[in-house]
Amino acid sequence: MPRYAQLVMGPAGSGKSTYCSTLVQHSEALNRSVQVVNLDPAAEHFDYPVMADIRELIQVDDVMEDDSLRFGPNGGLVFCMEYFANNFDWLEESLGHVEDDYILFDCPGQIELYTHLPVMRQLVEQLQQWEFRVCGVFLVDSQFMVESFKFISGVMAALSAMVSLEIPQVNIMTKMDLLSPKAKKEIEKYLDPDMYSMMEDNSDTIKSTKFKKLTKAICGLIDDYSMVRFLPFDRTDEEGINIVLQHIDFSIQYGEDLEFKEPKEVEEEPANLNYDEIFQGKVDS
Ligand SMILES: Nc1nc2c(ncn2[C@@H]2O[C@H](COP(=O)(O)OP(=O)(O)OP(=O)(O)O)[C@@H](O)[C@H]2O)c(=O)[nH]1
Ligand SMILES: [Mg+2]
Repeated sequence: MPRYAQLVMGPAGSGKSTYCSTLVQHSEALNRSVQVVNLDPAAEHFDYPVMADIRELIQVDDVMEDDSLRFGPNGGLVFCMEYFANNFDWLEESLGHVEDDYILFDCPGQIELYTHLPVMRQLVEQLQQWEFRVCGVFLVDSQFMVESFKFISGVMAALSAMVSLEIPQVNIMTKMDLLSPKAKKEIEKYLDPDMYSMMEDNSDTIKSTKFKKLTKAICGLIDDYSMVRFLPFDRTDEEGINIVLQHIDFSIQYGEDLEFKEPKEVEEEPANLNYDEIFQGKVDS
């Protein structure tokens, strides 16, 4: 039986940990079991129960305090992730083996992990060897996406994760609840974007012809191959969360191999409940 995983990625502060805890609560309401693994060695706060926590293996503070290493926060994180990649047996032990597992991996926010460092790809390959079907979930803060240039750079970040990991990926715009009604309307055009017209809208602001040509080529590539789409994520909207989950489940074929489980038997009504009597009592009074 396969197991299922979401690799929750995205820039710092984009809402990865909040997404994980929202999904855990949402799944509890659906009577569905979802677990979370914290993969951020610098994490200070999250409010979901963890199945495994990378800080049990290694912590950024310890690496930074080490006199022989002398790393800053970012170098320290890269060191931690490389150490993690060399110690996947820790993860294997922590995960155990339960069939039909559905696990969210809350990843760190350093963007270089998804663009050119090999550790996330090594993790994906390892998970696949353990029979996981893995979906990348790339989060981008919607507040930074309301202008087309920022949007194009968000798309490029999502795209580089997609290209380097080679797994199905669902891209999400988070914090939709913080947008004003006007910005919400505005952002609709970015969810299913027409990159060519987006380019035209801004062509006056680009002075250099070379840069104009490059931007046009990038927009064309994204548009022609329908490479990047975004789903809105508002943590207060249950229906919207369901739609996001359906997209992800579909990409990893979650549910297709599940065995049918008998629904729980409904408890019988108490024997002393006699509707006729109640009704009569009401009519008499
Ligand atoms: N209103 C609102 N705030 C959010 C939402 N998602 C995240 N936040 C807030 O944004 C901040 C960062 O959220 P986190 O979930 O910690 O982001 P992260 O991507 O895990 O951050 P790092 O792990 O530091 O990279 C927190 O103050 C959250 O409360 C959202 O959907 N709506
Ligand atoms: Mg986090």
